Amino acid sequence: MTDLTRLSEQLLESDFDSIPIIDLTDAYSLDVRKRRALAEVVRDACLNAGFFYVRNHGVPLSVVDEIFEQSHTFFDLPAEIKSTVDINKSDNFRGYMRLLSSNTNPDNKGDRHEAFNLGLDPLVHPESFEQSEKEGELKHSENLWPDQKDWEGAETFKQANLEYYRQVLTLGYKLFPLLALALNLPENFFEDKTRHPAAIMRLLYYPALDGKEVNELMPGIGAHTDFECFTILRQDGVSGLQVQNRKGEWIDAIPTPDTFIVNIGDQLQRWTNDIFVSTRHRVLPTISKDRYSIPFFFGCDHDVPLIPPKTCITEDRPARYDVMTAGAYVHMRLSEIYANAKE
Ligand SMILES: O=C(O)CCC(=O)C(=O)O
Ligand SMILES: [Fe+2]
Repeated sequence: MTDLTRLSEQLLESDFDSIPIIDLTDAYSLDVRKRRALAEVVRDACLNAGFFYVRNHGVPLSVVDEIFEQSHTFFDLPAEIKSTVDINKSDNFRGYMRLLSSNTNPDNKGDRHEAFNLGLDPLVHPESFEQSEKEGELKHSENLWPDQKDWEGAETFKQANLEYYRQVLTLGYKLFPLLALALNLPENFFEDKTRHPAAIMRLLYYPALDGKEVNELMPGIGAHTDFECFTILRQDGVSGLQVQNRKGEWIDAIPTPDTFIVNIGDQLQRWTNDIFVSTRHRVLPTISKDRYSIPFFFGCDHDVPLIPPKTCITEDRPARYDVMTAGAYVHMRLSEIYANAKE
């Protein structure tokens, strides 16, 4: 069996200058050798870049086209309609965030994007809402949806969001067995830890500068790592996303048709005792074209303690972090970032 800790140390010497593209066709192959071969490719990407594109991912293009169309329509609405679902009306980071209201990197002044956040919805996952939630942990709660009486497109918008969420959740569930195999764990390792996932999706809109001067302290989104297990990101055709390698160089995540970008988040880095890497990334301000993207942050169940599995610990590499539950960890990180929006 591959020694993960040794492999991880060897990879520290190497670096990446592009983001690998991985074909997911074999993820559901009946032949376990094919699934294992795919998991090895995923392992290399998770240890090295922490970022990879996936193609043949199973999410229909029509669902993606529809959500981008709805995203354009929503962000085009007048501010007073968008503010009916303002994040300040939510106790759980759901709803609309206006331009510059989040600040992902505290060195900056604010992020030049607008956002709409949603999570598991009681309409689709009623069972998750019966879970008891502890104080200071992330909660499942209602999403904020615009009202039909304020906007006639409200119901179409909601349905497009729910359908996209359902499809990308399915893609996420396809990735967990591969990550488990990549970590030398049983393929179903994550199954009982992702029954009520803290999966948060965001519609993002980066308005073009259109002649306004670039302000370095107001990027599209400041340099950061993501918090959850992994992020599944769909971007449109406008570039701007960059990923930092260990030398500190920024590598462009070039928009690539009908692919998603998957990147490892801090929760999984912590859980794997730094074997998988959560890589810093940012979005530059968009100069002449508006940019739209949709990150989907897949965190495991709130009550799961992030105890590194034994394949990620050796005598030379003892556990590096205190054990926290996944919910407490993400809640802590989200509270820091969204402090700005709750004024
Ligand atoms: O818009 C993008 O391409 C990236 C967004 C991102 O990194 C985030 O929301 O965490
Ligand atoms: Fe991110």
